[in-house]
Amino acid sequence: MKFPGQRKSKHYFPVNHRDPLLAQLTHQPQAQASYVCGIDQTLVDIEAKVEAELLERYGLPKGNSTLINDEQAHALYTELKSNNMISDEFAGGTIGNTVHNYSILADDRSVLFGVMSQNIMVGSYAYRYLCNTSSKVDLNYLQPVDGPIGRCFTLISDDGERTFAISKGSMDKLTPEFINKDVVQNSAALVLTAYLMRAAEGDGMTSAAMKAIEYAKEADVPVVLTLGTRFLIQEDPKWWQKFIKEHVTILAMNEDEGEALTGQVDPLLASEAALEWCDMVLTTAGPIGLYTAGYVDDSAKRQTSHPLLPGAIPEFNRYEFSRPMLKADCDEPIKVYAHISPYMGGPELIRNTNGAGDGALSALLHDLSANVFHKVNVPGSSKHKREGLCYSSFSQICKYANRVAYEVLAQHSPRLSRALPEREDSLEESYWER
Ligand SMILES: Nc1ncnc2c1ncn2[C@@H]1O[C@H](COP(=O)(O)OP(=O)(O)OP(=O)(O)O)[C@@H](O)[C@H]1O
Ligand SMILES: O=c1[nH]cnc2c1ncn2[C@@H]1O[C@H](CO)[C@@H](O)[C@H]1O
Repeated sequence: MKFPGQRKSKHYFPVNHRDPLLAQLTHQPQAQASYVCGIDQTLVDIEAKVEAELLERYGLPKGNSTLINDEQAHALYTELKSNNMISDEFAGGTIGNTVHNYSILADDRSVLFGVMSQNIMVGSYAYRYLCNTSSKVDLNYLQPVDGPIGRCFTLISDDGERTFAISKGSMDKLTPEFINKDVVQNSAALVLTAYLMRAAEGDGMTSAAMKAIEYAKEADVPVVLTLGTRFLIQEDPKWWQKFIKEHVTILAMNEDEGEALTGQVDPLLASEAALEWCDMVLTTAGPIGLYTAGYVDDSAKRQTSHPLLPGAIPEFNRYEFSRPMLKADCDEPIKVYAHISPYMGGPELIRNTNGAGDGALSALLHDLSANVFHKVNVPGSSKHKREGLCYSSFSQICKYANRVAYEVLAQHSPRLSRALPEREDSLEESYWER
């Protein structure tokens, strides 16, 4: 496990110091590993820049992720290919991207549940998927299927907005028997996307996801849900509210999905509303940056030294130096919020923002998993006197998530090909001293 804390900041674990906590860690012959697991619809992204007219012609609402049939997929692919419009074909999938990025950041294992074609030709989509996935993502639990994996036409409009058309292939054929109970129950978190809940009658994906949730809840493993697209949520916000209340520990969404879920346009108010149903929220808001929100026990709250921010909740960041806790672990839970503007104002050139939100979530998962790692290996640490959900404070998680989102934008791919620069060993320095 590479700690988020190779950064020098005082909120991160100072791996370079010979402090007593570290001594406990280094004297152990082999530190016990921690990992996250996720379920996804195995998909390759086929990226192309398109005009609004093409979206209209294929009946694809801008910004949505729409399922298309084989005939439409064939026509769309032929049109994009014959006009030389395809810029990239790369492994995708919201959770595939997230666990891949987690493994790149943590330099450590994650586990992906999903399907994979049992016969793979060199150059096929299945082949590309495997080639474009970090070797630290454990793919040994994938279910072999007799058919192709899915294709996600990622259609980028002039304004950078992405519209997805999904040709599902066999991506939803995952069955509950292929969810390994031990793997789920020993993980630091189970990560899911709302897309898993829209599998058709007869496809096993939704029941596989529900089985994994059941295993995770039995073992108190946090369930992390990312909402995918506002169109899915606005079909039935009440259903999603109930789903989150019953099953979800940490919710990740963007401001549109937050509005669809809660009716609140303001991302801060949407985050606050979602805290009624779960323990922690990560809300990304494009050029506005991102928010984290959650709970801390009144006795463990820590006041920020940053300026207090105005907003729909005045001075909402007052306790942003607190570490997130499960609401149930608090005697007197108080709500805590933090916000950050885009790192360095965002990269100079943003071709599209596809996957930036997934990147932010992978940073949060890294912090959470680092906490589990630290708790298992340094149980005596004062850090674990109170049950914390994450290693770092709300404020620090904001910075890290934001930095990773920037890197996704700067690398022009939802999947990081390299981690953050090693030289940048302090978030503080990289943020403020340039
Ligand atoms: N135009 C932009 N300028 C600067 N930073 C941006 C911009 N768009 C996104 N970001 C950064 O990326 C983060 C996530 O972006 P965004 O809210 O667009 O994610 P998203 O809609 O969930 O994306 P996806 O669903 O494709 O993963 C933001 O919090 C911000 O840090
Ligand atoms: O229906 C879907 N299931 C799983 N992933 C999807 C779906 N639609 C789009 N994406 C994925 O979302 C990522 C960016 O966040 C893209 O890489 C795309 O593959």
